[in-house]
Amino acid sequence: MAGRRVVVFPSSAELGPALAHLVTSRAEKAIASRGRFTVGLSGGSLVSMLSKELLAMSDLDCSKWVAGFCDERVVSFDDPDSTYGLYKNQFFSKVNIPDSGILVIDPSLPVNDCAEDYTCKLKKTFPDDEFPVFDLLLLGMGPDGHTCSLFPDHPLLEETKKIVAPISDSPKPPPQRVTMTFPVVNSARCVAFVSTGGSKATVLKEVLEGREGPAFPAARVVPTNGELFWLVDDPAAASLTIQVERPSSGAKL
Ligand SMILES: O=C(O)[C@H](O)[C@@H](O)[C@H](O)[C@H](O)COP(=O)(O)O
Repeated sequence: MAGRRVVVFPSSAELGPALAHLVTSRAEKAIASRGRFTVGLSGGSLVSMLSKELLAMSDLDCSKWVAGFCDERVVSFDDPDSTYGLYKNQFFSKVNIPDSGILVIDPSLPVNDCAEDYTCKLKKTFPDDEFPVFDLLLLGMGPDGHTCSLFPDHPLLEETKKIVAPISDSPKPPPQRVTMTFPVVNSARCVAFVSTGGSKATVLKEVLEGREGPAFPAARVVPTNGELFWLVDDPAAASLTIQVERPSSGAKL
């Protein structure tokens, strides 16, 4: 790992622009060296924060972006639970990302076939990689320490071969989902968690500082060669005792 950076902002109002800069700076770097920017998106509060902050950037150019989903709920795109549906309304429809640059699941398939189909789409996009190497994965963390659709104590945590796994017993509804596996998450060039709010304080401390018992899924995100960022706000960081970065306003990551 290139080193974990825990970066604390007073509130989401300050975190948002820093996140947008992180995304666009990694995009610029990736496009300069490989001609495209591959990014994995997550749901939750990230959707609106990311969409709003990226759209506020005057020179945003997504023509060379390839966007996939770190996990997705297997529901139709017009269902309010569809992460793709949310990004489509709030972001994709407002930027110049080509349709071919959006890697979506086929929610009409049964969950196992849906995972297979999404695996094929990722393999086609990353033909040279045993596990896709995304330039950037954006992750959230639930109050139970889950990330992607990798939930505590679930057998999927031990998956070492699949790129994408189906899950039909998600403890958080909706129950049917597909998710990237740890080998994919930990192959990324950069992983950034975004976690805000006081409800995350206890779990964030245990994820970042350790706990007795098995590590939470979010704590198992340790990119082999990539960067790892935790972008959090003061309420989420309230219980931390480790050293953190507190960037001055407008500082770039
Ligand atoms: O698939 C889901 O059920 C959600 O997308 C979920 O995994 C979310 O990403 C985290 O719970 C963090 O959400 P917040 O950032 O909104 O707290």
